[in-house]
Amino acid sequence: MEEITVFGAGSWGTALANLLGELGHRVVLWCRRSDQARAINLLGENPNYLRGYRISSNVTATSKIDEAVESPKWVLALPTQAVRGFLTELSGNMAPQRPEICNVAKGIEIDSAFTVSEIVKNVLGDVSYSVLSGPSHAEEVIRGFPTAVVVASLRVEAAEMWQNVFSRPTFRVYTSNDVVGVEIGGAVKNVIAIAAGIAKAMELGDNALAALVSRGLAEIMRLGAKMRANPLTLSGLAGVGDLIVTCFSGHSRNMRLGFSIGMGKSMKEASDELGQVAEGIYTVKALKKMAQQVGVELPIVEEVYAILYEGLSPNEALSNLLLRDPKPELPPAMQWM
Ligand SMILES: NC(=O)c1ccc[n+]([C@@H]2O[C@H](COP(=O)([O-])OP(=O)(O)OC[C@H]3O[C@@H](n4cnc5c(N)ncnc54)[C@H](O)[C@@H]3O)[C@@H](O)[C@H]2O)c1
Ligand SMILES: O=P(O)(O)OC[C@H](O)CO
Repeated sequence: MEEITVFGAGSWGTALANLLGELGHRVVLWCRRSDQARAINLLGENPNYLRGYRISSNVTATSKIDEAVESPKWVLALPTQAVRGFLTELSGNMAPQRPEICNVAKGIEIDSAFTVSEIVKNVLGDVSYSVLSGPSHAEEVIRGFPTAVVVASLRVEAAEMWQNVFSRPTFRVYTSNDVVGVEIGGAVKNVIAIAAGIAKAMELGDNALAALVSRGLAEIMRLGAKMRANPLTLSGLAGVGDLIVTCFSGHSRNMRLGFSIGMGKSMKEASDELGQVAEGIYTVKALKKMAQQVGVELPIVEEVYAILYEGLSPNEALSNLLLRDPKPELPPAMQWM
């Protein structure tokens, strides 16, 4: 059994800490606030997220960073935009023995347009990095519902180590060496899910939703190709799988935020009402920049950006998408049949 710290006691950090604890690992759950850590230890549940679910007694919460950094294995369950600042602060406390890091956040940093692997490398240098992603809502994982995910690392031993650490019959973990593919799939699907929520609120129908999700996948594939992701990764758990669950599940924060916006709420109202992170509202800014930098067309992403940040109405965005020039479904280089 392993000693593991989960940094971030939001819904995903809480569900994963509990999963690891139930597997018999000794888990430290690092909380930003000391009152939250105290409450978790006292009540045996997280009063702020996933309320009502007992957390394994193998999980101890703390807000003390010097206690949290002692574990040799770290799970980063923070919002993407918080990762750089958090690791920068932490780097002063790190032992010379570098931890094994497994990131579970799904997003792209706004200023740098970096994925989380790039942020980690930028701040900590060469550390052993893995990313766990795929269709996995915390609300179902904490209930023990069957879930399958993928953990990717450039080091096969690291991916296999985390596979071993996280696996149980109801939490099936596949390995991969396609870090960028897994990160791009997990990040971009959040923006497409905001669009799906808007489309649901507009009552555009099932055909429109299916078209949106398929063309959203085309955008994920195009960006993935530019970043040298394996297209098969994007048709797997971290791509299509996560796109489906995030666009269609009532648990999805991104879809729900999109729905509220489609119902006429402002982004601030929708975010406040949600009370949790919807990564897509930040990642869309990074993607807008990346689309220009790497020269890739991301029309749905562009329209979501314009709705969230430029005051475009959902109806105008819909017209913009429907009135685009007619074109082949596949780019010319892929029309080999
Ligand atoms: N919730 C899910 O079902 C789920 C599933 C898979 C992946 N994820 C991903 O996991 C990440 C976290 O999501 P979540 O749903 O747990 O979010 P959340 O909103 O439930 O919790 C976020 C946590 O991060 C902490 N935090 C926020 N800013 C911080 C900062 N600057 N420094 C330190 N801590 C900070 C908050 O206090 C909170 O505990 C996101 O990238 C999300 O996309 C979530
Ligand atoms: O609730 P969301 O929209 O943040 O999505 C959570 C997970 O990424 C689903 O796999």
